[in-house]
Amino acid sequence: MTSKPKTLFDKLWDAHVVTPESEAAPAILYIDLHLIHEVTSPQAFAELDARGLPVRRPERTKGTLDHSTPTLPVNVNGQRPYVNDEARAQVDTLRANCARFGVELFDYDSPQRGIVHVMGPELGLTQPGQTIVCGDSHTATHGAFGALAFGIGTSEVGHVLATQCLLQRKPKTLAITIDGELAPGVGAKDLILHVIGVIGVNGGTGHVIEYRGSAIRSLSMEQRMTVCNMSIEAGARAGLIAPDEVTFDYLRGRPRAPQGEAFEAAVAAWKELRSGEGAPFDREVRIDARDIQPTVTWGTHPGQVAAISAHVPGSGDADETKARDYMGWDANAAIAGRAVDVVFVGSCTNSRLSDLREAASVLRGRRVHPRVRMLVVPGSEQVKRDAEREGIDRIVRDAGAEWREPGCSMCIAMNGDIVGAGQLAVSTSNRNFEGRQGKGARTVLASPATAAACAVAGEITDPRPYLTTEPAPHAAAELETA
Ligand SMILES: CC(C)[C@H](C(=O)O)[C@@H](O)C(=O)O
Ligand code: SF4
Repeated sequence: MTSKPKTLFDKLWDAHVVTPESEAAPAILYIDLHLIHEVTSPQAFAELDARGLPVRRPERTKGTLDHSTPTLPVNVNGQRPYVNDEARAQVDTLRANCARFGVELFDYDSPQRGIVHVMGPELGLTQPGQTIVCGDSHTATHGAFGALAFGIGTSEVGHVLATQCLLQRKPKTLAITIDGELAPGVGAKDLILHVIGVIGVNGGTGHVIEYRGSAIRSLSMEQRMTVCNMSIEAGARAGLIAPDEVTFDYLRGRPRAPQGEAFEAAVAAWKELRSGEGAPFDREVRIDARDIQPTVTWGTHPGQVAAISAHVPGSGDADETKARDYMGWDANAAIAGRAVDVVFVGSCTNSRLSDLREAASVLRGRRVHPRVRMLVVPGSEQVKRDAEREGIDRIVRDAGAEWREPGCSMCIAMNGDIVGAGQLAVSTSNRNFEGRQGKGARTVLASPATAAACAVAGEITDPRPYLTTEPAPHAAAELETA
């Protein structure tokens, strides 16, 4: 008797159900890896304290400091320049909680500290077949490895700390198949912005998205993480990509991945983690990679996107009018050519080594436009070290941009790295909500190449000419004498 083929999601779900869902109650799911950071963990630990409970599986819980951490180095007095007492208190509280409850914390003195969604994969903590949760909406990033990974609320963080389990209603499945080759100069960020533009900010609501097709297969792990990271911006519960040789090669030799024979045994099991031929999805969407241009957002949510060569919509739709007004666009305005004040390269979407290389390839031998302030913030200590080994920090500084310490930084502006009211920022992060990068700040989401090109041009511009041409000779000469 042949059984019905299962989707990757179903395989992951079925392998972790402790008690199935009923009409009266959600399913109980076992959680393999619980990541915590300083913003969404204090109340959860306080809840444990109030009930006198220990952390059920401290060895499956890992902490990092990322949201409230300064990206300027320790000052001359040996102090971290926290933006305020609240930020300092969040960090100190997580430290105290991890020490008391026996949870490993990647603290400032760790060579591996980083944005939670950069650090987990980099260490090999993130592995195919796992369930991964974190009190953070961009936990979907880890789905790039074929792990069922999603964000949870603070009270759920408490449940997982106490029980290593989570109550969940079973989501539906959405297959997004992207076939064809991406054009030169078009990358993973353009792809996911385009996808969200097609399906809408609520297009994934209630679903787990599986990204498939030849365009997805040809992406590196870092690019796949960029894609899965933004699943939440389409409303999806999680994003998934089936693991393959690219995944296994990425994980081989990572410090927290299985080693030696255990790794080969794990790979054999991981190879089963794919949707069976003909497995039924609740919905399917097909996208042709050849339709994707360098893409940016023009509005105030990540579904308000357009090709960089296009125009802002001119419709009288209430949401669009409000977004246009906030962003300071005229109806039907050309997107390219708008003056830029700030450029941010960083965040869990685009702060990995390949992202910084992409930005550096544009900045090399060029200078940031005098009206622009540009920040480049590596996603982790590891990314920072790797980038510095290649001289990316020099390229960034020589171009007149700021090279910072790892953290979330201007993505959410909790640490003092903010965009001023009314300023326009081109940002490689994932959310362009009103005020996200500072009160009254305006955000245009873009790829690292686009962001860097906008920094040089001082206005929104297509990155492709910068990727294919050398800097003008005078620009290079100016740098040598600088
Ligand atoms: C602070 C945290 C809870 C939040 C999230 O859940 O995503 C943040 O990381 C974000 O990107 O908005
Ligand atoms: S980098 Fe931005 S999106 Fe990612 S976890 Fe930090 S604040 Fe959230």
